[in-house]
Amino acid sequence: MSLRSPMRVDLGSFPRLATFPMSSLKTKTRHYRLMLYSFEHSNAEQSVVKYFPRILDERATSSWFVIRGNGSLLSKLDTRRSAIVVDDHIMAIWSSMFQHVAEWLQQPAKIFEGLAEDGSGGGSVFLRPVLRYGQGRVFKSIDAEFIMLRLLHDDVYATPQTTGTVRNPMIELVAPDQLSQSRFSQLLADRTEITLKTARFKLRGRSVNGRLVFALDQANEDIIEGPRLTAFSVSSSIVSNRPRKSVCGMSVDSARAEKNVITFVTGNAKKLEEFRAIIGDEVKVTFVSKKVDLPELQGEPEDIAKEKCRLAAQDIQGPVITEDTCLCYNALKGLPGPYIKWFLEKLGHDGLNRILDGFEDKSAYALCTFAFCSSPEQEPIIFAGKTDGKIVPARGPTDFGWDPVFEPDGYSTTYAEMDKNVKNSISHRYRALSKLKDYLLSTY
Ligand SMILES: O=P(O)(O)OP(=O)(O)OP(=O)(O)OC[C@H]1O[C@@H](n2cnc3c(O)ncnc32)[C@H](O)[C@@H]1O
Ligand SMILES: [Mg+2]
Repeated sequence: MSLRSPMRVDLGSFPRLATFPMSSLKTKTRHYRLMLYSFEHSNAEQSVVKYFPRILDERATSSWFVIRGNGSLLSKLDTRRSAIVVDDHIMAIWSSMFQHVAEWLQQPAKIFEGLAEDGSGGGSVFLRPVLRYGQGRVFKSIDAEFIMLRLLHDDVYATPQTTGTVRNPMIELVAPDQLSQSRFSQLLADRTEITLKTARFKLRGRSVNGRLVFALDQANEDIIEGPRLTAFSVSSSIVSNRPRKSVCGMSVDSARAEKNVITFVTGNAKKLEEFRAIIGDEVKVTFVSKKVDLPELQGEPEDIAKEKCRLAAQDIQGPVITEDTCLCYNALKGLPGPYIKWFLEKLGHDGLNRILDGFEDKSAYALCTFAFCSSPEQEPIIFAGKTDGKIVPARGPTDFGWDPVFEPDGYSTTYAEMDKNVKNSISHRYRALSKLKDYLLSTY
């Protein structure tokens, strides 16, 4: 499809910093995240300190900030005032500086709506504008002067009925006044598929493996060489990725982007479903999943989990999460434990009960062990969670493992009978994943 309302970006004046009491703005949801960061070769801290002195708390040492908001917040981002929200707290405001940002924040919404309205599009969309600016003077170098703004949008319009690939979304760029059209054209054309249309450039993303990519970063760096540049140039990447599978191809910060992708290696769709429900969207990481047949060693749960994770990291050659689930009978000193999968397969729910026929003690615990490995060279880190309960004759839907025979303490329903949200608030997986989530939040 082609977008009816292409994004248009104008060049503008240099921003001024201002403050503003933001009590009227509230962030309710996290549909939009605006991330600020500097280029790899620039000094992010310096940039932040220089341009955003109001963010001078410990978070200033992080080069990532997040704007979160929903439609109502966005609509208040008018040309005179814009908010920066850092970790749910409004930390700084820009005035005229962000008239462009405000435009950006509203324009993408239109685009996303366009996508959502169109049956062929939709899904999670990743959009990345890049803002660069100078103080009405010539940049001596591009180092430390630039701040990139990334608008990352996900989930809002990921309506379940939309499937397929977004076709040919369009972005219009307006050339900086100071650059000749031909130079601008050349810079862009070198690297992208562009249809030049008088003073503007229509960029068409190609659908490659279900993804659409616009990558103009390098071109923009060249543009910065232009004389007296008060440039506001934009690069965007749009990806249709439902289910969310990857971030789009990006040149300048590919390393950074990769850092934010973690593969959850599992062959179990139900695990994945619970994983996504529990982890939510706070962690600034794109989780992708991959089914890899990994050998599972015998031994103690922690050793099995670590080894599985090591193998997964080698396979993926990047950050991975693996998970192992045990069902441990106290009467059997923790068995079947990690071997529950095979017991369940061979004996069924009934057999899982009958193993305990000769025992008074029907108590058991579900144990979940997440392992995280940031690279094949790293030692996996373990996050375990345990929920006590007892083994009962099967009750409830049978679509997930041994759920029907496990009744957690304090409940009269089995895992299978429970509302999913309830299970996900008390389960072994929830307890382990909460720890992993805290870890990821502090790391990414
Ligand atoms: O690819 P991996 O992640 O290893 O997936 P798996 O299905 O092989 O999972 P495990 O090796 O951890 O084996 C655990 C067994 O317990 C089952 N299981 C895991 N989590 C469960 C849960 O929350 N409720 C019920 N059964 C569960 C699962 O279906 C397996 O039969
Ligand atoms: Mg397994």
